[in-house]
Amino acid sequence: MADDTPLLTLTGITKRFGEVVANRDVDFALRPGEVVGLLGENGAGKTTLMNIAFGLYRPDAGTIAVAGRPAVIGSTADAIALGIGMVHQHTHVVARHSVLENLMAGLAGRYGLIDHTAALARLAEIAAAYGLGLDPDRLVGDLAIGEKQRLDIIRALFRKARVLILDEPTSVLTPQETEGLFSAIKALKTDGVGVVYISHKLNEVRAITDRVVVMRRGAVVADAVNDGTLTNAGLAVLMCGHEPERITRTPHQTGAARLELAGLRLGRGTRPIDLKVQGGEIVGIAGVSGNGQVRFAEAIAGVTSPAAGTIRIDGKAVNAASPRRMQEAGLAYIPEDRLGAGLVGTLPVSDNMVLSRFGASPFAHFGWLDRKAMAAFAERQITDYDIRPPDAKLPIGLLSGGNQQKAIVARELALKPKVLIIAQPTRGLDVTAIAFVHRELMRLRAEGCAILLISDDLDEIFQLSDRIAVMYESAIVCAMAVEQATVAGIGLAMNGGAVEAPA
Ligand SMILES: Nc1ncnc2c1ncn2[C@@H]1O[C@H](COP(=O)(O)OP(=O)(O)OP(=O)(O)O)[C@@H](O)[C@H]1O
Repeated sequence: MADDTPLLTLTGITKRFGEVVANRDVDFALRPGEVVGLLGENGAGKTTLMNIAFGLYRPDAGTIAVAGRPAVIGSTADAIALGIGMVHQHTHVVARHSVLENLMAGLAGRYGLIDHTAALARLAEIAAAYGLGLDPDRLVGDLAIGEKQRLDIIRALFRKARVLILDEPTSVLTPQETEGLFSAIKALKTDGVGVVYISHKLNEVRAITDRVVVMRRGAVVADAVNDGTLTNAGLAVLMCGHEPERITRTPHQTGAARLELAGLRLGRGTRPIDLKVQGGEIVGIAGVSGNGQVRFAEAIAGVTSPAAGTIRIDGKAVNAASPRRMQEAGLAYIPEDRLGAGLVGTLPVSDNMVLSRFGASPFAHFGWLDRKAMAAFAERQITDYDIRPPDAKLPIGLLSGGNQQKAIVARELALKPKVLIIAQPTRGLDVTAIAFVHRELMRLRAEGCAILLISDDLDEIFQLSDRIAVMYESAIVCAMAVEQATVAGIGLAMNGGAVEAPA
């Protein structure tokens, strides 16, 4: 490419939120056809920096240039007009629209009814060029999460983005979808599009980027060409100052069955699930996402009712239960959707810390909330779990993903559960936070808790589980001790092969 003028140049960007300096005098440039990995611990300021480039925030100081020309980006509309597109971790789409309506929304002037054919042609062009296809007539509400993300990318390209910002794009994708995304990124590169790739998955970052920029506490601390010499350990040191700690499982004696599922059917016509988890045991549920894992967790946690079957905790049946009753029976549940089912983003950290015990002792007396007790409890949890920033009054939705996860782990573990259901515990977390969550799980295991670990991350399943069960089409198709399991065998079962009887 002859013209190497950066597509996007950020110079001296500073952004404060109250006391927190989210970005500190940051310089950042993205050239045509370049994929830049943006790395850093949870809360390092990556999303804030890109939100500034996308017009969601105005910087307190600093300047922006697009294709070498000074630009003022006061809104996302400005950013889009300047050829900048951003795909967030959580997609916001109108469920009742079709794919095509969704793409055309807001473009009425140019792509009104008359341009329907032109829009279809553009969609076909994007599919052909980048392998990013979607049926234009499908309802957005019917799309799987990976397809919704693809729609977001297509929407950015539809609006002729030259800069594409992807915020943790693979956290919701299957391995196959990730491969598809990588091919699309490679095709975009050859077309001269620049890609900013925010991720905690270091293997992926090393595989797909040309350069990495590392942020720490709001500032850029490294800017390195990805020349094949970068290592995960080296990147972790740049991000957090030390090598990541890998928490490992040491074999130990397990106790009696604490969680027993007998004949549990997640829906009519699905096969029954029989599974026991003993005290001090971690059973990892492996599976390609979308195979009923969420319904499985919700059925056990009392969020939804299973179509049939019995759930026992410490030998006692707790059927037809609500989340509150399951909690009273000794079950804690940490769902994968932190800001949906787990936390209320607009409420302060202190309220979220007692959410499931709101209005109950020791946080209320005779129906009156004891705000002091709630605040004291939250302060203690913030200190013990190093939740940053340490401000119990802050709405929890403003915390970074890793700190939200720490908060929910802190809250649920305070209940000293007999049984823990935890789904995708380290999705979107940095290496330090991952080690933290894994250490907490090992501590609970040592204390005799029965743990059901649902994760799309096979490495994590193998690292922590005493036994591995595979979920496929809403049923457990095999279960075995980790010592007997192989990645290839589990992978096969995840795709519907080699079905064995549940252990
Ligand atoms: N709107 C806001 N109001 C107050 N504080 C905020 C806001 N947005 C972000 N922050 C704070 O700014 C800091 C940087 O957050 P940011 O989301 O940019 O980090 P990140 O590197 O993207 O983290 P993660 O990897 O967890 O997504 C954090 O301390 C966060 O709590």
